[in-house]
Amino acid sequence: MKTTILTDIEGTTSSISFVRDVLFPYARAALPDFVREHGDDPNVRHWLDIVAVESGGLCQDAMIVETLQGWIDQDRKHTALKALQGLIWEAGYRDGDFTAPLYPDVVPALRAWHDAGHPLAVYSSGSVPAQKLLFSHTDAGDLVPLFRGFFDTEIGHKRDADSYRLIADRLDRSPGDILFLSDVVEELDAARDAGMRTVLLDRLEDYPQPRLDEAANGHLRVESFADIVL
Ligand SMILES: CSCCC(=O)C(=O)COP(=O)(O)O
Ligand SMILES: [Mg+2]
Repeated sequence: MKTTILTDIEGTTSSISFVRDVLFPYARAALPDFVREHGDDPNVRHWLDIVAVESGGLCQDAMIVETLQGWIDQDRKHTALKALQGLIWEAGYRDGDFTAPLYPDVVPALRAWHDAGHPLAVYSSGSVPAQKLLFSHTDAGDLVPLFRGFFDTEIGHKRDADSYRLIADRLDRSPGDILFLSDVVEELDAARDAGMRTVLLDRLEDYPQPRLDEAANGHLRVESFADIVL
C-alpha cells in the first residue's frame, strides 16, 4: 500500500505571511461590502446566522461584520469565518488580485509523490472551497488535479484525534498508511493519537526558533518537503 500524504496548508505548503499579509487583510477589507451584497444568499446567511447566535444573538449585520473582523485579527479558526473568507477570496483570485505562492520545495515533491502513485490530500482550517481556490491559483498553476481529497474543520477540529480517524475513513485508508504534514505540533499530536505517521514542517522563515528536541514532541522534523522520506 502506497503511503497517503495528508498535508496542512499554512506554514506547511504556504507561507504564514501570504495568509496573514495578503489573504486576511483582503477578506477583512471586503467583508462589509460582501455582507451587504450577498447577505441574502442562503449559503452566506447560514454562516452569518451561526456567528450571530454564537456571539450572543447579534441582531445587525454591522455587528456581525465587526465580530468577524475581530476574529480575523485574532486568527480564529472558526468554521463560519473560514467559509465566509473562502467566498470572499474567490473574487480576489478571479480578478487576479493575487496568486498563491508555495514554498519552493513543495511543487516538485507533490508532483513526484503523485507520479509515484502516492495519494495526496489536504486538511486545513481554511474551508474546502478556499483550499481548492488556493491550489488552483498557485504561482505554479493549477495543482488541484494532484489531490484526491480536501478536508476542513467541518470534519472536526484539527487538534482532535477523531478528525484524523474520520479522514482516514473517508480516504478508505487505515491511519497507519497516512503521513500527516503540519507546522503545528498539537495537530501532529492528534494525528499520531489517531495512528497516523507525522512530520513536523519547521519553516525557518516563519518559525525562526527551530522546534528541536522537546519542542518537536517526538515528531520527525524537517525544514523542506525534499527531506521527507516516505
Ligand atoms: C486555504 S485557506 C487559507 C489559509 C487559512 O485561512 C487558514 O486558516 C490555514 O490554516 P491551516 O490549517 O492550513 O494552518
Ligand atoms: Mg498550519
